[in-house]
Amino acid sequence: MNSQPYSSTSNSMDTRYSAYRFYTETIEISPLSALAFFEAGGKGHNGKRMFWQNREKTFTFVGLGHAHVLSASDYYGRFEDIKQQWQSLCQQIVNEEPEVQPILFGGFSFDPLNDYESEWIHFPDAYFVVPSFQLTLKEDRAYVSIHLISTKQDTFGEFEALRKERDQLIHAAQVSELASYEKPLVIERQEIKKQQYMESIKKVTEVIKAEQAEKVVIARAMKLTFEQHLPSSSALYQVSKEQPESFLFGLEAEDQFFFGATPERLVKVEDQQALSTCLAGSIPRGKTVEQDTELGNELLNDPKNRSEHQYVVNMISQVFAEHCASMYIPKQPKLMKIRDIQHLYTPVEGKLTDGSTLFDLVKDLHPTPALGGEPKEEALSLIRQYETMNRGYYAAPVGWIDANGNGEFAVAIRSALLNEQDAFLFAGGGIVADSTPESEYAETWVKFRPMLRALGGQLSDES
Ligand SMILES: C=C(O[C@@H]1C=C(C(=O)O)C=C[C@H]1O)C(=O)O
Ligand SMILES: [Mg+2]
Repeated sequence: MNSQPYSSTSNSMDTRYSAYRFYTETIEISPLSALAFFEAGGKGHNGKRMFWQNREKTFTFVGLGHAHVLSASDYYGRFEDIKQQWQSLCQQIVNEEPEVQPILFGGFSFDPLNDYESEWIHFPDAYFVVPSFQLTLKEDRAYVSIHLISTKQDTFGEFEALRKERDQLIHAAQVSELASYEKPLVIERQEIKKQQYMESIKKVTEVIKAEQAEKVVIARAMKLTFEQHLPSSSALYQVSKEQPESFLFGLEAEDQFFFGATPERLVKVEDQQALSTCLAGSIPRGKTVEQDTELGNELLNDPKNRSEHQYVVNMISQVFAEHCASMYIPKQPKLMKIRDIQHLYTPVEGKLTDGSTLFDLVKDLHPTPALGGEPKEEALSLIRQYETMNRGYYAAPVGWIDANGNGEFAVAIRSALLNEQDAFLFAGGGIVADSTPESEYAETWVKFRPMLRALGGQLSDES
């Protein structure tokens, strides 16, 4: 696809989709459970399902089947490539639907230049899907859209078949009982390369003291093995129940499923209004209200955590300044309290200039110093050198964009890759000059907790 002559000319029209037609049809239905719709799609669309719910729970999206898949093989240009392909595809939309726009859902890998051996076999560096069936829940209204993207002249029969299947999916989601989701049984829990992780923190701290970088985020992985294969819908159910105050996301790629419950927004764009989140600096929740407040105050006043946070504020402000006509960013961080952890949190908002789009922001923001470091390129190269794994989509942008250019991307942390009977969990932290291996190791345990709680890998003495 990328060898086509027009793919690299950024300002001219991308003609890769000029032979296609993008048919779409939306109906409004009575509200139903998004998870039930996801599950109903398991029969015909296993390995091709998507799930998204925003933090406020005002917007939920489920995608079933692949009407079209976008990928990009150019490492450096992948954001721009996906942006152009989507714009070009949207120009082929035959009939506009005012209520609900077609959605493109997917994600990017954290770092295409990381060549560490990896479990992420079915997740390319960019993987975006227009689903065949799109469930959209907005506030308390529900819509199902069908999308068909084709070069054929006659698509009448195909579209009719999709309508029939749509009605069956809606029916199944409305009447069939949700499977009874039991907590999976974990038979083995393995901390992957713990010792190397501890050493990498020591080395990276030395590198920072030698002023080769200011902040570098280092992560590690944990592997859970279940007694049985864990279905995607069950994994999603567990995580939605345990982490209500987060973005919920899930993306299937053949027999692998990447999912999570992240508190961190990378960027949202709605009618040229852009929102981002600086989230860095962490401390556990307290057992009592008093202890919780005390810990929160400690975090707000801790120089190490404040410096971790400030790198993120500076970088996101800079990116927003480049893309926005006006912007607002509070001077002091607040606390974001979620079930297992509290973070320093600074929201950022701005009004985009006419030429700037959601994908431009994703490209320039990823990775923020909350997941990469400062300076960006030095941090990425230190991560490649010292981190003992390949992040795949962990800590990377996952989200959606619609045909009007509105959408939202989260930073895919507090996440796991499900691979049949195994799940790989990921957690990291911002290393600065005064980090210690022991305290960073302890911080990763707090960040693993949401997933361990959901998937049942928590040992009883740790809860
Ligand atoms: C790296 C993670 O989280 C990030 C690192 C944080 C920190 O070091 O304090 C806090 C929030 C996230 O931006 C993770 O959850 O794996
Ligand atoms: Mg930290």
